Amino acid sequence: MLYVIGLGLGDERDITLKGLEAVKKCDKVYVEAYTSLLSFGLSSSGLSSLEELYGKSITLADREMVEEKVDDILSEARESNVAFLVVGDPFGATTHTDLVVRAKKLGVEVEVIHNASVMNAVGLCGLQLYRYGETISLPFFTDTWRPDSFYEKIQSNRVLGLHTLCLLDIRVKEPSLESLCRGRKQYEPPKYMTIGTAIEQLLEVEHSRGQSVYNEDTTCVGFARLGSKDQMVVAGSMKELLTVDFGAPLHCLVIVGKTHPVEEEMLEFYTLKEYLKSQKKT
Ligand SMILES: C[S@@+](CC[C@H](N)C(=O)[O-])C[C@H]1O[C@@H](n2cnc3c(N)ncnc32)[C@H](O)[C@@H]1O
Repeated sequence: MLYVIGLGLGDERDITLKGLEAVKKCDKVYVEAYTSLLSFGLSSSGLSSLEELYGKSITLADREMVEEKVDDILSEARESNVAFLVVGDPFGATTHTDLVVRAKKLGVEVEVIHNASVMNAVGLCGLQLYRYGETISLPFFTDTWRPDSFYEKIQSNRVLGLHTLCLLDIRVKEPSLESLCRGRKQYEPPKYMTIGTAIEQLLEVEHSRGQSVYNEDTTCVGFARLGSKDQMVVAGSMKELLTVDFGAPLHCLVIVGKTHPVEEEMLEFYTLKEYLKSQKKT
């Protein structure tokens, strides 16, 4: 049996009871470490706190491993109980549907155990979840690669008055171009996109496409480390959010569409002014 288990957003204690019971039944436990991150990261000390609470030794599964060794994981799951842990909800990232499809095609039994995802945790700011359009992913721009197909998606959402959730790029264990040319893989240090970089890239694209989809006065909400004790939620114009230090990863951003008075009432609690006031008190 392959158990695909959501870990939730904060730390090792966010696993559900059902998820924990399943992990305890498993002979082999993998944790996926490239589409998201728990608050303590997945350094070896982070991993050991998972191992301690779950009472199992855990194998870190990076992108290479999941893409290249998926058949090994699935053949283990055919013979024994295997857990595949995913930060957030297993289906909060598009990647894991593929694992489940392959398992089912190979006749491996699959049980999915859900948990909270960034996709629903953003509800915290008061913008109603059913008033969101297509979610977009913002990749890190490089000197030679500046893809902007997300612009049309934001445009379609805004024409309909819908909010847009922007998920921000995570680069963990990416081989450097130089090392690939030399034929011996060496990895870049991990990189997580900040809200500041996301807004700069969005404004650059608006500047080059020029269709007035949004501008620096467009209201957005920035979220950092949702589900952790030190989570941050700040609402303001793009220009205002550029002045805020959101701290450690992970970050995401919502471009606010047309709002209902109840949504506005809740957003008021998260304005930059309120945030600065709360900072003065601490
Ligand atoms: C592929 S998505 C989320 C996958 C995860 N399985 C889930 O359900 O939450 C990863 C992106 O979501 C955002 N994200 C995930 N967790 C977050 C958190 N705790 N706080 C803020 N943003 C988060 C980041 O932009 C990150 O790059």
